[in-house]
Amino acid sequence: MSTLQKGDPLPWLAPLCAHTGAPFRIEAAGGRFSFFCFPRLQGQTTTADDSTLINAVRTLSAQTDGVTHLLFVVLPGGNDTLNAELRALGDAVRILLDDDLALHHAFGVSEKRSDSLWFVANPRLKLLYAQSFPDDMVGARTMVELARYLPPDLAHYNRQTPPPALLMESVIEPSLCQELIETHLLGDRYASPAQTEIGGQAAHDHDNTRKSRTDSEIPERLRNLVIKRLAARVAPELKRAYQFDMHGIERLVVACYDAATGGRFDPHRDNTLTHTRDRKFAISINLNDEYEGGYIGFPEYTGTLYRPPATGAIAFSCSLMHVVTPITKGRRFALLLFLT
Ligand SMILES: O=C(O)CCC(=O)C(=O)O
Ligand SMILES: [Fe+2]
Repeated sequence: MSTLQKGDPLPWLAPLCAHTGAPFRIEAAGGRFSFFCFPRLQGQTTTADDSTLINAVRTLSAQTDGVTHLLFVVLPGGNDTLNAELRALGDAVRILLDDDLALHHAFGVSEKRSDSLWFVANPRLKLLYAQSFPDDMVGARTMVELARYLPPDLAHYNRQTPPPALLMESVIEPSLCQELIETHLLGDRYASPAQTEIGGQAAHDHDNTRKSRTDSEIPERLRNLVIKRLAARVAPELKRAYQFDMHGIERLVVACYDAATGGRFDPHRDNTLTHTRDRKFAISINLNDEYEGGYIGFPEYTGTLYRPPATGAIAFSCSLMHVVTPITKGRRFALLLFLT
């Protein structure tokens, strides 16, 4: 078993999180620095050296806020007392219960080790640091030192790499934008549900706090006009930039983000669930200009924020983490779809 090294990508697995009782998808740590602690184990048992570990985690958790820095403690199986003590340290620490040892194996960490292993990943989920220590406290102190040197301004961390997104002007005509806005205002609008899955089956998470916007379906006639424009004006751009051939369209809606209701969409990826994995590119066509905020950003890359003009579009890979910043004034209308 070879241990992950500096430069290697984090495995996109989904171990159980002790806080929520649900899987935590490692890819959701993107856009932040993340620390992973595989604590020292006592002999052959799966019980960690509790007091040293808790002190170590407490020491480091003072540096992690859950927003720019996340701390994970990976335990090979449940230990209720320890979990409760670690949970009491707050949201900036997440305990991952690696019952099937999948994460241990992916990191190349033995469950029979007698050292403390620490890994640090950058906002693009690539390892910056991997090191073994004789005990958890020595590891945590080194991490505290290391955290001091991490750049505080995440937005500019990946200075060299702008988001691989494509902006396009004049994708549809102003009159079609207007018609689409009107269908939204006059038609059946619904609170846009967050996608989730339960036991591998598609489900809607209606009490989500990550997204605030309304959506509406569009009539067949407008749908056909849009598809014609996509084929003529967007498909060739995607072919040129990414060698991508458009096959189908999924979820074509008019969305409205309203400042009055806190319109926004927090960081997420579009194709990480079983029923969304065929999505290749996300396309947002902006339909109006009369709003403030509502920028599209990519937390794993430079802090560049995008806002295509009305009739223009942005296209990006569904695997990229992206965010729609809060609308601060007015309403942003956009036509949203995925290409498969
Ligand atoms: O509003 C946008 O432009 C993007 C929306 C989005 O990310 C989504 O619906 O998944
Ligand atoms: Fe999205």
